[in-house]
Amino acid sequence: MKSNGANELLALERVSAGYGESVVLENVSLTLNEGDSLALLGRNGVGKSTLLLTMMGLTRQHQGSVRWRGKDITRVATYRRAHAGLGWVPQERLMYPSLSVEEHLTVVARPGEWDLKKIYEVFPRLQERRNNMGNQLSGGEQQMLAIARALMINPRLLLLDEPMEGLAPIIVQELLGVIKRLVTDSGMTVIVVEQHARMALGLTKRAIVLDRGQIVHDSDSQALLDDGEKLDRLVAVA
Ligand SMILES: Nc1ncnc2c1ncn2[C@@H]1O[C@H](COP(=O)(O)OP(=O)(O)OP(=O)(O)O)[C@@H](O)[C@H]1O
Repeated sequence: MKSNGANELLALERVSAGYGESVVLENVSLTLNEGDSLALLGRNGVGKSTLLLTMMGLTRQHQGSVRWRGKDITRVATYRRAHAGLGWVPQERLMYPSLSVEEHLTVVARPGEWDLKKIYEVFPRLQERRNNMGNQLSGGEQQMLAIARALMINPRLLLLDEPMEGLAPIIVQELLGVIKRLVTDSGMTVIVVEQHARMALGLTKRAIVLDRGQIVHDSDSQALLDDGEKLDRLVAVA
């Protein structure tokens, strides 16, 4: 199928994907335009991370197609997707113990508005820790570094996989501020996977909910926030 508009960034069409023979995502179709911010919600194990992994080309795709800026990338390797502008912040953060904070940032740098100066403005803590090694950081600092590293490739789309997981409330507030700034001030296109549904809905314009590998809800984030009963039914949050 053809691209449906000049500002379409990513489109999945009837995608089924999983690991080996097992199929986790079934028949998922989703279009994301430049400047969109999307909360990807759902209970544990419904396939949220698998959907991000599929966008990055890290699952086994059984059916369907993935299009990036009008081109079919279904069979394109992960590193080429990253070069093309897909910035992924995995749940595991993946720091290198033998690289300093600054080295983590400079090794992946690509030209664009995000450079060390801008990163250190947004994450002053990383500037303070710039000579610390990857294994000498708190969980919150690691998460900031993971996001900063993805920004250094100057992505067109940022995929955040549970960025607040396991972090102290004060760090969550700090990170929330940063992500809000990315979305509202920089107009960055983002997908945020988050267990804290209300937090994610407060950050984004649009929300989808997955259940057992399928999209079961797609609406404005505000509309879902306003319908607490429905939200609780869909994601069972407090
Ligand atoms: N590497 C893998 N190999 C095989 N199965 C996997 C792998 N990773 C995830 N799965 C399975 O795929 C399904 C979806 O997992 P996924 O991590 O995408 O869910 P999720 O919605 O992100 O959950 P969570 O919120 O717990 O991270 C689960 O049944 C999980 O066990």
